[in-house]
Amino acid sequence: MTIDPNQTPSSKRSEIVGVIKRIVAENGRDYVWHYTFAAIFLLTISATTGFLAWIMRDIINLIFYERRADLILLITLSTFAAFVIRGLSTYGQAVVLAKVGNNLIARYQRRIFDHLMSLGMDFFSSQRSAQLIAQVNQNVAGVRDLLNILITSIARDAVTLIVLIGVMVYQDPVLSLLALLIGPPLVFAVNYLMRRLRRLNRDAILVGARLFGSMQETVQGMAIVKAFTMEDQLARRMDGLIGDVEARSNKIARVSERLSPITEILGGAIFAGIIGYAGYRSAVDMQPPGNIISFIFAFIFAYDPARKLARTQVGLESALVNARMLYEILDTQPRQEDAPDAKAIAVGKGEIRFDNVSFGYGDDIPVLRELSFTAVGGKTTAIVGASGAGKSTLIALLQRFYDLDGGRIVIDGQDISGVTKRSLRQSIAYVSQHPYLFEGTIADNIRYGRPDATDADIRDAARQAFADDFILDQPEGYDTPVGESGSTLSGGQRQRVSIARALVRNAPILLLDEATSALDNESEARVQQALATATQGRTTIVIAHRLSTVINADHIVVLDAGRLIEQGTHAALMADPNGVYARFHNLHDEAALGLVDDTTETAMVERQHALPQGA
Ligand SMILES: Nc1ncnc2c1ncn2[C@@H]1O[C@H](COP(=O)(O)OP(=O)(O)OP(=O)(O)O)[C@@H](O)[C@H]1O
Repeated sequence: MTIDPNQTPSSKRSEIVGVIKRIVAENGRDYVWHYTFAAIFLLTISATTGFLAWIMRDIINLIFYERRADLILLITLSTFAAFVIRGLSTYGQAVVLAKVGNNLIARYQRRIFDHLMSLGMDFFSSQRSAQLIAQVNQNVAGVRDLLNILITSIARDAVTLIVLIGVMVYQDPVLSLLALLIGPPLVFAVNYLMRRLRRLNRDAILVGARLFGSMQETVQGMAIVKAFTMEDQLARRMDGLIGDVEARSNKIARVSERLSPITEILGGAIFAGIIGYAGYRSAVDMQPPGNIISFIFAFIFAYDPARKLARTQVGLESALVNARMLYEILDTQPRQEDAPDAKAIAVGKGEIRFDNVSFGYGDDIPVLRELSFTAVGGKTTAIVGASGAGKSTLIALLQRFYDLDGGRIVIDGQDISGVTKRSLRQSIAYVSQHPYLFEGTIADNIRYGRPDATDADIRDAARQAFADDFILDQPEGYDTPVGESGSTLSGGQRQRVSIARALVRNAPILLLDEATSALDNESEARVQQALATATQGRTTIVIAHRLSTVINADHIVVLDAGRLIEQGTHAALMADPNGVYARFHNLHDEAALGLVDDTTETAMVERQHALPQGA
């Protein structure tokens, strides 16, 4: 949704009303009593303010002009009482509104988190995570502000203003007419400022989120920043972003703060007019000063709510932009919804069949083209192919992270698009190339594989993953907290914890993305041992980066630019000397099959020399 700066005020207003109606419809009922109490407190503030302006006439006329000693006690006590009631009501409304506001924030945070969990990978691949989070944080506060601004501006400022105008009209109708001249130019000025602020606010939120997102990404990648001495480059980039945010904030301040001089000047002009006219009435017509003083007090008291009401629209404007951005996320529909008649998948042997599968991330470039192969139940199928051939995409499609453009993926005769995503993913254990560990202890991280796993199950899985020994060596054993993304463990240890997580899941299908990163020999050997245990008796699809994995696999699928070009066992593939697999093997060009990290400069130079022309 984009904001059209040329929107007419009436369409703008109907949109404000639409968003507010939605927020109230979704939350109002639960807060009726809170808002009722807040409104009572706010109305009390209005009433006591009106009373204080009104009593000025009696203070001046009865006490000072008519010198009524009998009324001094009554008037002073009631004035004091009005201040006490106003103070307590101000406290009451602030506490109630803060409580509701904090609860609203918590409620939207939960909602947005649950919703983010339901969105597909396509949503997350199109967003920068740190920016998304920064933006969500800011927008959630906007929803709270929207309701608080409305309740305070209607129940306190608008009512106070009406009460005070009542006092002014009662004390002096002619002067009131003069004072109300401030209205039309103020409305005109506010509308003009709103038009300017509309786009500024949305852009500022986006740029602010980019800044905080970049800061977070930099902190997360600090090791790379330092290793590549990127500090100066990043500081320059950050400097540009910070300068942009600062300039935009200044611009918003310049535009929105224009309201202050406008209200001051208009208010001052009217005030000077009132003093002149009132002075003339007092000096020439000999009117007692009580009414005029009461009127002036009402005018001064009215000035504050009038100014706040004018500001309300400025505040509403930015809170509204926040609320709309939040609803844009909440209204994003998950793409890979379960079919209405979807059933839980039943996996027996675990045979996986890719049947003419085509897929592309965008509309233009196909990543997998008419891919067909069968991964036999209980056996290991290795996928090989150069970088970008589509190996990780294949694994993602099997977990239904994306919908296919054509063809089917079938597990034990069931098309995965017709079963529930949850049951599908529960039948799969996935070990990623870059094991991701979450905040919590080592045991917590293994238990994510199966929430109801007992401590004994976890220990068992860790033993099978050859992780038990090093876990017990940690300061608190299984209860040792892992650093951010597992940074307190070595690469090989992290991999073994993630293998234990997959093992404890005890799923019939295992998807494995072999790590390309070099581990020391001992670590490497242990990870391999752990993987050998993990694959036993399970249908395993492995993105292979090691020759030994490929040779030991029951079946090998060779991909090239999203197409299957060869398949078979190692022996069968090697038997055809003109086959791509055999040719590359004979040329020792494992990089061309994606079996080693082929992105290093040396590997690329070697490939250029080794590859036959046109290969
Ligand atoms: N989220 C994404 N959005 C758009 N394009 C993507 C996305 N992920 C991958 N691609 C593209 O799809 C193609 C296949 O990528 P994929 O990650 O499946 O290859 P791969 O064979 O696993 O490569 P590698 O061995 O380097 O991991 C690449 O051209 C890549 O640029």
